[in-house]
Amino acid sequence: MLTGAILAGGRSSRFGRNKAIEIFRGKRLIDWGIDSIRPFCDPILVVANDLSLYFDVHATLVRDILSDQGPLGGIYTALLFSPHDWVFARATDMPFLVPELLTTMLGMRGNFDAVVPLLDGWYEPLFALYHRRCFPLIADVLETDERKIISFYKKIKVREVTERRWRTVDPQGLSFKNVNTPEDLDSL
Ligand SMILES: Nc1nc2c(ncn2[C@@H]2O[C@H](COP(=O)(O)OP(=O)(O)OP(=O)(O)O)[C@@H](O)[C@H]2O)c(=O)[nH]1
Repeated sequence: MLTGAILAGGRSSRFGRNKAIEIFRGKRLIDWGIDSIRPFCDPILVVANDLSLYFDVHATLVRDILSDQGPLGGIYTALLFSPHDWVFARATDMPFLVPELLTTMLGMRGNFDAVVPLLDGWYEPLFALYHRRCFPLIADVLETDERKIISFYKKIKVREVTERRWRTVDPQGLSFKNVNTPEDLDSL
């Protein structure tokens, strides 16, 4: 009973071309992301403004209902289309998932509105669980032209997954490895 949302509407300006469809070990980055969450998520939504490049992914394509709002707009769209209360939102440039980490996060939901790991003291908002209660609060934030993903966190109850906690299941932080540049892809 969990919706997966792969946010794939970015500009990939640091990469130079759409990194979601770059091949890594014989498979596109976006497919790595989709396949890694498949055991947990149904449906899996791929959210972007331009979906034409993703026509053949094994997921449900959902167009951003508000364009050019960045990742926060992608989370907003995913929450609107999710048939379940909880959405696991994830950037498209994160190919790996240690399953125990997501299991741990699911177990931490309680009556919180979001479950978000901390990495070097910063939130990792694109590897996080969001309850549909977040939807109207994100709408408020977007109306003010704010694009920072964590800007609505002050209005919700966030369960933080401390580094100490997540390292017990993902010691190398493999799940958070992401690709911004071609060099990042080479060094995965
Ligand atoms: N659906 C959706 N996803 C987005 C949007 N903007 C960014 N994303 C996704 O959010 C994640 C993080 O994006 P960013 O770090 O802002 O930028 P990026 O496009 O990945 O790369 P840069 O342009 O190099 O910063 C990526 O998976 C993007 O594809 C958007 O407007 N809509």
